[in-house]
Amino acid sequence: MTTRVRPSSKRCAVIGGSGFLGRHLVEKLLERGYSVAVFDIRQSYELPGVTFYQGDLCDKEALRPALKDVPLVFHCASPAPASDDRALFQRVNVQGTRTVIQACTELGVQKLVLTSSASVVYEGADIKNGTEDIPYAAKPMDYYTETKIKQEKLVLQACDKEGGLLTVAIRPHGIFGPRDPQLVPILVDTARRGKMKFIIGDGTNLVDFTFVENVVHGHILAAEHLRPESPLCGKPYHITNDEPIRFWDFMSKVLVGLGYAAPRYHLPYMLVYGLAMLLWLLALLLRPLVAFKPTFTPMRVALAGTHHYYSCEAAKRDMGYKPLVSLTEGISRTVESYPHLRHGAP
Ligand SMILES: NC(=O)C1=CN([C@@H]2O[C@H](COP(=O)(O)OP(=O)(O)OC[C@H]3O[C@@H](n4cnc5c(N)ncnc54)[C@H](OP(=O)(O)O)[C@@H]3O)[C@@H](O)[C@H]2O)C=CC1
Ligand SMILES: CC(C)=CCC[C@@H](C)[C@H]1CC[C@H]2C3=C(CC[C@]12C)[C@@]1(C)CCC(=O)C[C@@H]1CC3
Repeated sequence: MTTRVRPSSKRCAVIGGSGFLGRHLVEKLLERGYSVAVFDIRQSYELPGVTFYQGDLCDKEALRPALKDVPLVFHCASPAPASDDRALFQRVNVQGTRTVIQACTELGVQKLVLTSSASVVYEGADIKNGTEDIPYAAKPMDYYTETKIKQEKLVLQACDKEGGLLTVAIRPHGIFGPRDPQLVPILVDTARRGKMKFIIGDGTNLVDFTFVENVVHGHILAAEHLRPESPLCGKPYHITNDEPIRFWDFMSKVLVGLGYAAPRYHLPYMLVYGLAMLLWLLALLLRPLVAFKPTFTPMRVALAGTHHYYSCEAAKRDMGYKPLVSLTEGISRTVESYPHLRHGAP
């Protein structure tokens, strides 16, 4: 006779736990008394209370030991948006997420919390205080967004309140904080190449940037409030700093904090967007001959020049969410954490 170990409610698994958000989540879970199994394609650190399982989430046999006897799973793995590799996004975000759901179901996992993205509804037009009932982007602007939509649908549709797997999706936007491998490094690299002199558009567009610890807080609240009778089942929730800021003010604060000049000159939005479209087409046509990745993609230009901020009222109402760290505090903690990216650093 095989006896099934009753999973401890303070045990959980984090798929993608070696990444930027994943590691912050793991650290907070440990602080809150959880023991954590991390599953990731790479191991980037060691911590007491964490067991590492290295593997590809598309491989169910590799996943199984990490999810065994675990009641709660966080899925925050994804290829980086900058890779722009359609086949990879499809394999990991769509096929891989199917595999994660199957493994959870087969192993009797009770709750699955997905890290989705607010970008699933963004298609280049302004979004002001967007709520969760905005429809998914009909024409996603890049392959990352296309597969994040499919991924979120798969996870939310898998929710089974009748004794099966419970699911919820967290949609963060513009995550920043210490150890972020994308936002600050891209910004500094662009500044170091002398390309951060221009503001795209009139510079008044408001955007959500969300400090990583607030995103983590939203994930843990979602996990702890997810029950068969709760409104969270099968639903997406925006988690933001609840302080939309002008995109270019945020960029300037980070740049100036690190000793670089803030952008000053304005360029018309439609002109830069048109150029980005041309570059993108050129890159597509030349792909068989030369591989080059433009910094100014249509998606990035749109993100830099339109409004995109979201309401987190639903998370406040259904799970008692409130940001723990203000934008000002988050920016200063982030800037301090990057001494090597300061202007003039060796
Ligand atoms: N950063 C942001 O602003 C936002 C992020 N999100 C979402 O949050 C989540 C976390 O993002 P973030 O922390 O920034 O990303 P990271 O790239 O830092 O973390 C993702 C982790 O998943 C790993 N991974 C990738 N593919 C696989 C695979 N096939 N099997 C196992 N592990 C894999 C990555 O490894 P490797 O690095 O080797 O690829 C990495 O360690 C993602 O789902 C992302 O879509 C949503 C909105 C905004
Ligand atoms: C709010 C949100 C979704 C942020 C996501 C992070 C990235 C998409 C941005 C982080 C740094 C940004 C950036 C640009 C576009 C968007 C980012 C990559 C530019 C390339 C936009 C055009 C420029 O003038 C330079 C910018 C560098 C930084």
